[in-house]
Amino acid sequence: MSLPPPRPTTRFAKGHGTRNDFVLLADLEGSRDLDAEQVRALADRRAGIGGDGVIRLVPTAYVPESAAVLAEDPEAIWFMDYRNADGSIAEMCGNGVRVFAAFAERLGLVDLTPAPTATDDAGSTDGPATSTAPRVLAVGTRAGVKYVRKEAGGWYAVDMGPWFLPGGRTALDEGFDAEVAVKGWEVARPALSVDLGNPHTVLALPHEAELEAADLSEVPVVSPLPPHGTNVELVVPLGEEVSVDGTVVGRLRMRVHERGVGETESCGTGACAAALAVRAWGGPQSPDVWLVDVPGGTVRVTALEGGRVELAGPAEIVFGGEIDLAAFGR
Ligand SMILES: N[C@@H](CCC[C@H](N)C(=O)O)C(=O)O
Repeated sequence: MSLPPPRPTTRFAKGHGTRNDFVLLADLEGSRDLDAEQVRALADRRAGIGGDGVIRLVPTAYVPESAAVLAEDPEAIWFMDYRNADGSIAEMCGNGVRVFAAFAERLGLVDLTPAPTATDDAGSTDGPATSTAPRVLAVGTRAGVKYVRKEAGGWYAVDMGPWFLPGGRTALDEGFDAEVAVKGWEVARPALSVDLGNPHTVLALPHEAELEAADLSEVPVVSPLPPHGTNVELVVPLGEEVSVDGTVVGRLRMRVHERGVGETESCGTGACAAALAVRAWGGPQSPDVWLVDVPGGTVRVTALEGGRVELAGPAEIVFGGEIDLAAFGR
């Protein structure tokens, strides 16, 4: 009796960035495109692997977005195909792109170990290090190419590219352009839309107790609602601190309701949107560097020159193996 041929399996990992968690799939041949039902089955916390989203790592050459991505940067040979847990497609994920980089390292596709610097080599008899070139992974996404490097402390820092205000405005001069009401609030409160490639609406609250009490079990009501929905960030500014190197750093606390997911313990693009909104509300003297405390940890957001923003934080791969995708959602 001959056994049936083994079914093709797919290498997967489970990872998270400040407890925003993802199912990661390696699709090195571009043959594992996912439908919404499969994504929901993989992200299911009881019947699947479980996660806030599903990330397919695929060569850029095999995705419909390849022409635009490779025209922006031919080095962006790997693409992050990001899906929310409800099966919807999202343009970008800030925590996800860091975890994507950690997954690419595990797969042996890239080595992001920071290159030694002359300072690291001080005292060595071999002389100063000759290579200080930063090791950077260019990742294609539906919101353009993002650049991930690893910091000496192990965090991943991502140049998230340009951020902007919807409606073609270029300066944060209006303060508010939307209103948000979460479950149980009798009145909506003023908020600001910020676009990080994906849509965000940021609302400031005066007290941490109010942030804790907010009920995010239902989708907040946003008016006007952007055409493709929005992620909603509730924030409490906590003031400024001086870091060890003398940099003035702003701090804020944030909770988030993610489009296509629900409340999550962190959102990287959301942290960027929140920091940029609070920085704008604070006026021209506001710091460029912000620590954003989320239920799952802390990330760092830096407003860069030229209207770009950097996100830095941890990325962890927790476990992995091989799965038969046919067992999920079909
Ligand atoms: N958690 C992500 C954002 C994921 C996409 C988002 N839910 C959307 O639909 O835009 C992050 O870390 O940025």
